[in-house]
Amino acid sequence: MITEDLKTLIDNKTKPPGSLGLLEDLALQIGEILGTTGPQLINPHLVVFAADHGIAKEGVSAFPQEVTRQMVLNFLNGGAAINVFCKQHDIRLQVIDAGVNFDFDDGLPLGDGKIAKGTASFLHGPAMTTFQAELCLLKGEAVVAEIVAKGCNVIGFGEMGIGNTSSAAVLMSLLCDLPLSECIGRGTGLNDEQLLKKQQILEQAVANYKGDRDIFKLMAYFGGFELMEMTGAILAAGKRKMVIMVDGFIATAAYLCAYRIDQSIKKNAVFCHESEEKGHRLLLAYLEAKPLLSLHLRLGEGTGCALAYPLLKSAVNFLNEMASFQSAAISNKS
Ligand SMILES: O=C(O)c1ccc[n+]([C@@H]2O[C@H](COP(=O)([O-])O)[C@@H](O)[C@H]2O)c1
Ligand SMILES: Cc1cc2nc[nH]c2cc1C
Repeated sequence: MITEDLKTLIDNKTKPPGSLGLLEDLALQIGEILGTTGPQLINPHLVVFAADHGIAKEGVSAFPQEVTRQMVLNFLNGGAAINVFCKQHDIRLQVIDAGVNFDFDDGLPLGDGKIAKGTASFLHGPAMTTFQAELCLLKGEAVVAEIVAKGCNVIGFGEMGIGNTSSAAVLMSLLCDLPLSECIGRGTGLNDEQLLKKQQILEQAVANYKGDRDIFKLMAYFGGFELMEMTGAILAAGKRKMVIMVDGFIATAAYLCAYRIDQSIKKNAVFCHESEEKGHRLLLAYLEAKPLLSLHLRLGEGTGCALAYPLLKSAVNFLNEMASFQSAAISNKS
């Protein structure tokens, strides 16, 4: 019903049918998610989950682990790319410590989602216990519940965690049944030799894994605290009928986990940006997702969401503000 009403509304705007292209799909999707022909995007939020990864010590990243905590402090000081873009587009930014290997001072504007000070390396054993993985889902859900209470109906997710392209690549490979080599990329900027080493380490890690392909077991074994909290947050945002903005490679891996748990979230997801990280194009294709932007970013942090947000606003605005053929007295077809 709402779908038909929205389609009629969109088709009656003063334009040739379909001429607003993907913005028309976006307007339809947002109207469907929010259940109205007059949707409004209210109090947009961007949540950055941060955590450290045991696998980082195996030499799979171009940057040292302490960059995770240093970047968290940079977010809190307003100095990161995501701060700039959120400020530009009037999006509230919230940073959650999901498991950074550092004791932050009390009183910082940092959300507490801390599970532990980083995961264990998944080269020889699980990154986290199944209890910790479950706790991640609950913490992610609690973060969203608090934000919903502020009236927010559109939310994006970003992440910070040195080593997390390794987690994301292995999860993608095992969950999508795709060759690991297709899922592994340069992350923060590995050279050819370092990339080969990353591939060897991750292949060894997968060979050492003796469990099955159960989603919860895989998430605990190869996941990260920020990744799994993002999964919990995405699931919660879907249940609460929010518009969910999905960012880069790691965020899409978190979405993949959420999708495996609850396929109905697909209708809520707006894929904002295709990352330059090697596996992302394939992952998006696997998910049959059409990203709004392709700007060669490979940053994470939710930057793709913040940059795409004005497009969501344009979709809603044309739906609400454009004249119809009738109201503008324009002849509709010959
Ligand atoms: O989101 C992406 O597409 C993306 C692609 C490459 C790197 N990153 C960011 O870089 C970090 C992970 O890279 P790495 O090399 O340490 O695995 C982590 O902090 C991510 O936010 C993010
Ligand atoms: C500097 C830096 C900033 C980041 N932001 C997200 N991931 C990142 C990784 C690095 C290395």
